[in-house]
Amino acid sequence: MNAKQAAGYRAAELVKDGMTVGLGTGSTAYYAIERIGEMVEKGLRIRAIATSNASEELAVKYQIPLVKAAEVGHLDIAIDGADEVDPQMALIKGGGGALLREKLVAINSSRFVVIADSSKMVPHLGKFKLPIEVVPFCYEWTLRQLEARYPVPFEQRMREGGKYVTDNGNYIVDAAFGKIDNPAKLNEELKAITGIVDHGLFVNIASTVIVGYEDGRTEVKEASCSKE
Ligand SMILES: O=C[C@H](O)[C@H](O)[C@H](O)COP(=O)(O)O
Repeated sequence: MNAKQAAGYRAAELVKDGMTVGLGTGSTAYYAIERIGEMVEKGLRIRAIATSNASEELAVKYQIPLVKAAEVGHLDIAIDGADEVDPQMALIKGGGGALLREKLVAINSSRFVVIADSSKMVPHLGKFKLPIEVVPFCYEWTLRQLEARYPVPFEQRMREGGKYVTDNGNYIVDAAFGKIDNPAKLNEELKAITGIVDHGLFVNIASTVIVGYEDGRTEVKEASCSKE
């Protein structure tokens, strides 16, 4: 068992009969979805919402019943990966471009469980480039605003054959902050810029972090403060 699998499987144990569940995105969330799928096959009854088209496809493959937001008022639990986790459980997410749906699902869940291999645990956020989701309309103006405000490199995310487009039809700009001294302040500042839909900083949202290690061990950390 590898570190991501250990964290994913440990998180799946938190899913109980009757729960509504948010399914994250990425290579770590994959293992949680896989294990939840096995549990569903053995009779676990849950309803789930996926945070990306890729995770939705995975849920369908594992026959995990999916529902629309209109059908459920709130989620009991959401399980998702992260690109960086700091000691206060602030996160950078969005390496896979799913940050907007992930944040929506996370903040509408009673418990947001982050699963990460130990390499994701960092003393300060920012070495991983911060993904910022931007509307395509007048995109260049939004980028100009960012560049005027922060003296760090910004790079539009590309994919083979052109610009990267999120499941929501937006672009991603990756910002190389290097070290983010005050994630809460940057969170608010970025949210206030017109043209930015959302960004990958998750501050005061994680309830639990499950760290997976290469030897298969896991460590569970609980947040001391409440969610946003
Ligand atoms: O957009 C993608 C998500 O935020 C992922 O959860 C994050 O990038 C971590 O992915 P992985 O588990 O593949 O490292």
